[in-house]
Amino acid sequence: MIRFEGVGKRYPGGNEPLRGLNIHIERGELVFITGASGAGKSTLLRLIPRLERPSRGRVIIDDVDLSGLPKRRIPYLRRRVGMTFQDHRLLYDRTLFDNVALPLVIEGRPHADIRRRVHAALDKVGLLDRHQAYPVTLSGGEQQRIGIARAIVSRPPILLADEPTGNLDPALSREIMHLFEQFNHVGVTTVIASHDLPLINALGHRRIHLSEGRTA
Ligand SMILES: Nc1ncnc2c1ncn2[C@@H]1O[C@H](COP(=O)(O)OP(=O)(O)OP(=O)(O)O)[C@@H](O)[C@H]1O
Repeated sequence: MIRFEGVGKRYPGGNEPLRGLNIHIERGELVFITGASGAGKSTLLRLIPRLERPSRGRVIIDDVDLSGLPKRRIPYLRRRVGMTFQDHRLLYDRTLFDNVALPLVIEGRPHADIRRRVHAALDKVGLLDRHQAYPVTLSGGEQQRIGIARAIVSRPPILLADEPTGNLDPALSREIMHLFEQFNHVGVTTVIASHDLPLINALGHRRIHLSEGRTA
């Protein structure tokens, strides 16, 4: 489902976090991406919805080589790939409902459909009763949950998470990881970049370790 073939990424200025990466993630897997700070974990994730493009090699999603993807097909790709960020990237002047609704509003979905799906997504992350609240009233863990609700509201088959437990204590981190496991159990291919080795070890899923631009 997600395939990297000889992928290199060199940023303008000379940083070259990825140097010939070969990865295959099957449909329905849950995989952790590990590696030191700066090893290229975020870069790897950002290549999947084509937020970045590789400098060489091929990224293939669902048998489609993204290097040949016409611009007009990128919105379709991004609807199939939900992503969460360590800094949540919420809109702080909008309610939780509006934050989660955003991808569906951009898609132009009918109002009733948006309402139903947003309520379902908020329910899954346990924050339905707060739908009219603003992000500033939430804890870090709750903000991460809203980011997750926004990532899954379009029911994407692929879910990516960049350091989802970065600022959370161990108990909240476990809860967030269990949430990802629940989405994975219903078939969502899930890729999580994380530093949290004790938790990753405890959960026991496949791990891809990045070192010097390759899998170690
Ligand atoms: N847009 C960019 N322009 C230039 N260099 C970048 C850019 N994005 C990332 N880098 C550099 O590429 C390297 C890999 O960064 P990346 O964020 O992918 O690593 P990471 O493994 O996710 O790190 P962390 O665990 O600290 O989040 C770093 O040296 C970083 O400074």
